[in-house]
Amino acid sequence: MLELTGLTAGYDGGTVLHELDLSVPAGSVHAVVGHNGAGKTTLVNTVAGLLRPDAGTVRVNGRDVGGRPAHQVARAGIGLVPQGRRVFAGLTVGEHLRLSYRPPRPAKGDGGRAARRERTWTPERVLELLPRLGERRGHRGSELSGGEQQMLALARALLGTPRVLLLDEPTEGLAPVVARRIRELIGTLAQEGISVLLVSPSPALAVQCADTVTVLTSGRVTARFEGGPLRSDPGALHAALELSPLPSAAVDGPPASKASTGTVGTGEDGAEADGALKASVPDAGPGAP
Ligand SMILES: Nc1ncnc2c1ncn2[C@@H]1O[C@H](COP(=O)(O)OP(=O)(O)OP(=O)(O)O)[C@@H](O)[C@H]1O
Repeated sequence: MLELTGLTAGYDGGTVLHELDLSVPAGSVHAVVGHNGAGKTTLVNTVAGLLRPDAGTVRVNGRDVGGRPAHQVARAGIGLVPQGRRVFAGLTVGEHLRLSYRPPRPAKGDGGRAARRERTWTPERVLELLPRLGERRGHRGSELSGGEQQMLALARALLGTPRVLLLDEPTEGLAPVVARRIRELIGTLAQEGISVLLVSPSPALAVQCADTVTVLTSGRVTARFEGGPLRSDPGALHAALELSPLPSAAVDGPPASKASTGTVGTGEDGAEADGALKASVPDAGPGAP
């Protein structure tokens, strides 16, 4: 599991993230929602080791990796799907997969068996989950749609066999049908036992995907909602974000990680809810799904 305590981080200009506490048990989804500039990407980058925390801890299964460089954090089991996907325009899908595959290191003295108990994500296994990437294997990053790029970014993170997956605005800029597929994938990965921490300006995405939602306002936790109450009263999350009132029946369906089939929002309701709620998020920008 992922556990953050007192996490404080920022830039030369000052502190952005203030003493954040948060945990993501294995097999669950925790969404952090907040408006633009709230500190969501700063949070993700600090957990991923791209930004050094000023204080606090980042624990993966009890081991503090806070302040370690990104490659060590990745080795400890934290995978990052960055905002904007960051795929290489000139490399093919197949090349991305080959370069990203990181077999677990054998532990000393275990006779060469894998160091970790999790089932390794190989390129073949990733393509089973994301068959569209197999169809596009020979295409370059620049030739992929936004949804395909998002799936490739997800594939790259999975190839490190993460225990924790960080998703920075995973449905940004995607058509509703593709955003729905991403939500389904998030549920499937949580069911595999991965701890998923996603950040997004979209309360709809959070309600549809997450077991727990934290509201981040100017780098501070200002509200937290757990599964049952979250879904029985999604308007409370809306109010915590100081958005206009929630349209009736705007949010539907069980959380992705708890759905018996591993899917969520399989009807059109989810997409409509996303659209309805996103429309009232200030400055959601062109990335709104
Ligand atoms: N590299 C940087 N150097 C200095 N300040 C930064 C840097 N990156 C972000 N900031 C500042 O930190 C604050 C939080 O930014 P951050 O990108 O974490 O917010 P966010 O919630 O992810 O917003 P968005 O939804 O727009 O991506 C903002 O005031 C931003 O200007």
